[in-house]
Amino acid sequence: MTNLAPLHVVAGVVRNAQGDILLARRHPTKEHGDLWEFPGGKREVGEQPEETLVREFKEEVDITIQRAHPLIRIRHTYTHREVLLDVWSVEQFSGKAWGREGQPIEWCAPHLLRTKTFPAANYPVITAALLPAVYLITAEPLKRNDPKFFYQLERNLEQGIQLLQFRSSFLDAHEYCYCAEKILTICEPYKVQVLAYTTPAIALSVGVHGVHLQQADLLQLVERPLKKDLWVAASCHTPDDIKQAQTIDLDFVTLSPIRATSNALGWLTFFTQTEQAKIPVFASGGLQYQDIGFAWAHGGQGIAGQKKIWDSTMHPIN
Ligand SMILES: Nc1nc2c([nH]c(=O)n2[C@H]2C[C@H](O)[C@@H](COP(=O)(O)OP(=O)(O)OP(=O)(O)O)O2)c(=O)[nH]1
Ligand SMILES: [Mg+2]
Repeated sequence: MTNLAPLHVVAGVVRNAQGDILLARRHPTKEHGDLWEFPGGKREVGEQPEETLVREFKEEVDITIQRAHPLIRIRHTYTHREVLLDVWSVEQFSGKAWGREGQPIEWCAPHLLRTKTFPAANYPVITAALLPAVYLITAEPLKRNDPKFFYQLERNLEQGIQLLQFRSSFLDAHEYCYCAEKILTICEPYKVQVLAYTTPAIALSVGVHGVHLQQADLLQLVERPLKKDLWVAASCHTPDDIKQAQTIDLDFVTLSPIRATSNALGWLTFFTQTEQAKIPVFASGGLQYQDIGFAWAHGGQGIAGQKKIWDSTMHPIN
């Protein structure tokens, strides 16, 4: 290893109308030959990352990118060089993709992404590509059949929420499970994924899509509590929490509080921590939809929102 600055590589996640993601296969003679990648390449001197993205997509796959936002930045040390893989999510593009350098390309269904072999730096990027920008944390149901709760749940689903954390501190374990099963039934037709804010064992018994750990539980664990086919996320408040989440191989975390309290971290601290992180980080704590752009600009996956998002009638998702 030399002390060179990391090689800044900009790549993009592009989806077609079906939601499939564009992949290219690296030329066999290049480093990481024959592996799949997100199209992109090295930033040239004087370029802004977005300019690199636009240039590389035109050069490699003949697509014109019109709008994109930052998705995740991963620093990874390969044997010969450290790479900063700066990945963007493309919101709008024109043109029909083809491999202009003779490389095979493929539109890959999201659920098949994990079956492909990528360079090692890409694994958290795949997680980021599978996660939406808004992670909705439910309000507290007052009882297991709280009609207002279920009414508001459906409003949120109709507006395009894709990832939900069912949080309740009132309900006992039995009522929590009853309520979680009902939420799952309601979410199913919307293909929304539900994480339970409870123990991994209860999450497994209810059949949700994953578990969201409290900070205290995260710190107790010595290994990932569920297999890779379920999400495992955690609430973090410090850089050490995030390190622990990475050590036990969690998928993503929330970092809070960003706003609204006397001990708020603020966006600059959030940025410092996302720059160190090796998994996607949602900003959380006092945030609303208008904060998504701040989260992206500071290295976040998006926002994890509770009350202000749950009660909102304004959903600028998609
Ligand atoms: N484009 C891209 N590069 C990746 C990904 N993952 C990953 O580790 N890399 C690494 C591999 C390479 O070391 C580096 C990108 O180099 P590259 O060979 O694509 O660069 P380039 O397009 O500018 O190619 P060239 O002009 O040197 O031929 O980043 C990915 O998903 N997409
Ligand atoms: Mg390239």
